[in-house]
Amino acid sequence: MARSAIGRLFAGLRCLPVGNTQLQTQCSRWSSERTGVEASMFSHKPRDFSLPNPSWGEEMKRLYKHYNLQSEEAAGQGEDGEWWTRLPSYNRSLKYATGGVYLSKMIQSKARLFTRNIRDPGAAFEYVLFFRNDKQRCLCIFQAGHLLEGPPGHVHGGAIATMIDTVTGTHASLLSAPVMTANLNINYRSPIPLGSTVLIESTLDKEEGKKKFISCKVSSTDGSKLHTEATALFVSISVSHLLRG
Ligand SMILES: CCCCCCCCCCCC(=O)SCCNC(=O)CCNC(=O)[C@H](O)C(C)(C)COP(=O)(O)OP(=O)(O)OC[C@H]1O[C@@H](n2cnc3c(N)ncnc32)[C@H](O)[C@@H]1OP(=O)(O)O
Repeated sequence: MARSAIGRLFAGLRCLPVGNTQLQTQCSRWSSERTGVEASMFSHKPRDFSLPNPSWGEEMKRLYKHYNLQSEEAAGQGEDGEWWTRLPSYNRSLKYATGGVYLSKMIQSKARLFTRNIRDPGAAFEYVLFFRNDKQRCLCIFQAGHLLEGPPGHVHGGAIATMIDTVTGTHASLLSAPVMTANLNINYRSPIPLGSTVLIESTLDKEEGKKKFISCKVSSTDGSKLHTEATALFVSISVSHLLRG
């Protein structure tokens, strides 16, 4: 009983309301079975942390507008055009999918997504993620707040790893949720100044059965400086894998 409920939930997590017809198509069978209206998968309006807030600097806002425009402009185009879709981001996605309110009380009710659990806007992880329509690439605009310090004035390596895991993990989840990180290799090439905005780009390299190989790079927004490179392996898991702990 619990397994089938959680299984439906993971299907629901891939159906987050991103305002994109492609994803809506992917999710329509499941949602129409239940309500016929995708929006009704959400019991109440959650806070979407990937929307602009006053802590966003000029570069963050400029890039957000740039990629958002590409998705809006492309909205009326056919499936062949290249466009980016913004992913909403919640502090607990589980809570906002169908059946999630109940399940989120059952499973570690106080749990919150690591990167979205600091209330002070701009203090830690400010980011917004877009994925390309063919799902071969994801792009994240990341502004690193003052609570993420590692070396004086620069971003902690663990915070960078967290963001890489988040971007590549979300990318893998879009392809087939649920997944878990099996391997993450990181090369730190140049430090990231605290407060700066950087681009994190992930690319699907290959899929082999339940394995997804994704590479990632973190660079300055003008592309002139490479900060970090990484490769990651994600393995699709069954829901029972999570229930086993
Ligand atoms: C929209 C929502 C947003 C949601 C947004 C959320 C974004 C956040 C994302 C965060 C993601 C995480 O941090 S996840 C948390 C960190 N990760 C973990 O705690 C994972 C702990 N490890 C495990 O649970 C397990 O070891 C697994 C699941 C990784 C694999 O176990 P398994 O399912 O039994 O699979 P297994 O048979 O062992 O292996 C399957 C295949 O993968 C290979 N394989 C397995 N592990 C490795 C490895 N480390 N390095 C190389 N290869 C490996 C095997 O050789 C095999 O290849 P072959 O023989 O088939 O060729």
